[in-house]
Amino acid sequence: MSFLELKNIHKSYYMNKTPFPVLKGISLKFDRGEFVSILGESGGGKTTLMNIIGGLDAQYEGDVLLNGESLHHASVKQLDTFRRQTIGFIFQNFNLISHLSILDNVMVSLQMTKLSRKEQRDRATELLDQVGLKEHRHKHPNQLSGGQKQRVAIARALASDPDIIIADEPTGALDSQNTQEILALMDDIAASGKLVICVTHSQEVADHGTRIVHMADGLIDRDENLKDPFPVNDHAEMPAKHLGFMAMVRMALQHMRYNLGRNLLIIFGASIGIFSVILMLGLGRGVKGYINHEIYSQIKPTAVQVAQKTSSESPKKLEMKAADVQRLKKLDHVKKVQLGFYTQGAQVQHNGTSSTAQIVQTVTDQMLAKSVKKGHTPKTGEVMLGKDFAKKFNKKHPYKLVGKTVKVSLTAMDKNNIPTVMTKKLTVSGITDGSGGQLQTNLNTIKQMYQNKNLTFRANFATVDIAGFSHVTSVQDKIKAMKASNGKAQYQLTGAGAIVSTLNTYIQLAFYVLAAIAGISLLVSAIMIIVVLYISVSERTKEIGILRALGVRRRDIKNLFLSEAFFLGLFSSVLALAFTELVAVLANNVATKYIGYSIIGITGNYLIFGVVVAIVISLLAALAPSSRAAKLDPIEALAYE
Ligand SMILES: Nc1ncnc2c1ncn2[C@@H]1O[C@H](COP(=O)(O)OP(=O)(O)OP(=O)(O)O)[C@@H](O)[C@H]1O
Repeated sequence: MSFLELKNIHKSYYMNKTPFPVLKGISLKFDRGEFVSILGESGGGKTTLMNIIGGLDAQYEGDVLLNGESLHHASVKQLDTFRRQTIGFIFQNFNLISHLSILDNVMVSLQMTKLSRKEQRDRATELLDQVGLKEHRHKHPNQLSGGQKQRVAIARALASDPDIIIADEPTGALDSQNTQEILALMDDIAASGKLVICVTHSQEVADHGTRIVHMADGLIDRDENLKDPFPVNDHAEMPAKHLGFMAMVRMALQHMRYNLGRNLLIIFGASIGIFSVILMLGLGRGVKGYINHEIYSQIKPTAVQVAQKTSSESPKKLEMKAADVQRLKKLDHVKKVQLGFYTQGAQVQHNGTSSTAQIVQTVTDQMLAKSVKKGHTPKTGEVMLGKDFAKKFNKKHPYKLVGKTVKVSLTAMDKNNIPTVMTKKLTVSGITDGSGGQLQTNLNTIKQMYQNKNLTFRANFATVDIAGFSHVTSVQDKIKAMKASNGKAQYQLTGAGAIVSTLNTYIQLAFYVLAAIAGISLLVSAIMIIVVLYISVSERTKEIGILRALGVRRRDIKNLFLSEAFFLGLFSSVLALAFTELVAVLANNVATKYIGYSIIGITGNYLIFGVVVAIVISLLAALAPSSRAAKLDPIEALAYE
């Protein structure tokens, strides 16, 4: 039984469904130790035959038997293994991978063996030593002469110790000196017991081998033995495996490094998209936090003000009664309910100066003790003024008003709807900061003012104290849901606290919109990655062909491109995080200086979100280009110029 046997091989190419027969019934037997030259006129089908023997082409009729086993029905995967394990290719135009060093070019084949990384490196170095290029191993292919490149290709073809070496015009691009050297190397290969099949036009090359097969018109017209084949000693096969994960990652990184400038630009472009999304989210959170901070530094967040829900101005309709207090008290998590009163326009007189306080309000639990800058909150017969309002009476020293007496006049309607002025002398108990409003007094004081004029006093809001900040929203919702006897909502929330949640919703919404707009730049980044990867696939068509010829599986080709995309995404997000942190630190420094608050609130979650989004988008963008790369036909890819 011959080592390799071709049985009646027929092959046609089809142009518009018209067959052009190229191989018309080739039957040949080969054995290890032979150095067979295939001669024939140009276009005679020699390369076509080599592609079939080498497992690159499975579209033929007839059979190729290796050790008696047919290749014809082998799956794509089995052919990959066949090329990896049994075949070593040497091409006329060398087909080295330009972005890999000489050593790494040889290593590609070795990475598909079960040798350890160190053993692979040692073997690659040893092979390069054998072809006289050990000193050049760290160079790239473009730094070598043609003869040197072909010697690298030979080292690569031998790397996985295959039984068959297929050389297509290996000396076609070389001068006679280099031709002699390459032929000597190929002699050595055959002498080591391998089968060398060499396609050539050169009689000189053909005469070098042990046998010449001549093709004409798609058939073998001469088969001549020149010498005995070299003796064959049995040797253990080097066990093969597919390209390892780490090898693939390394290859992806090597390619990225080779195209560093371009990749840095893409990474920079993509990072801008991610940066803007994270920044918008952080800014949204920061602004919301700042506004809440501002509001809650002036009012107590756990106290909400409740009023009757009515559009009427009538004090009777607006009145909050003891029954309302009881109803509100019954709600879960409500600690205390206090009636309160507010009105507009109080005339205040002191030492001959008169001024109007726009809002008059009874002191409630919603006021923070720290807003009292001087003195204390008003008891019966006392009043507390806002600092700015107090300045109307003592511009330079508003605090000096504490302890002084002021005359406060309020107007209310009597039973007949006639305005009645109620005036009372009150002692200034304290001065508040700007947030304390203009004039605050005590509920009893106001009641007394009404009673003095025989008018009915009606409280018009209630302050509900809630046990714990976490219950605020739920209690607020329950209050809003309480119904009057007519089925309509009974109460509304008033005061600053009421607007906080609405405001928060709007802020959140606004920043989601901004983040979505920033997302558009992310989309642009994704499109950019798609375009770049498509270009990369086109540029690397030949490399893909070489890798496939070396036995790299389709899946690994796909993963190679996906790995590059993964790293593009990862590096973009890392850069984006660095930008975000930088901008956040700078902006927060400035903001803290001017408004005492960090305006960009970036959380760990936003950062993780940024990284995940960047990687997912890059991988999605890479799906189509990487599938295209994986589907390339290895023969077409190799022929790509
Ligand atoms: N993919 C293809 N589609 C159509 N025709 C093809 C294809 N590849 C090769 N051919 C044709 O098949 C014939 C044999 O080509 P092949 O490359 O096998 O010849 P060759 O003997 O190796 O030629 P050369 O010595 O010039 O390299 C040629 O006529 C060529 O034009």
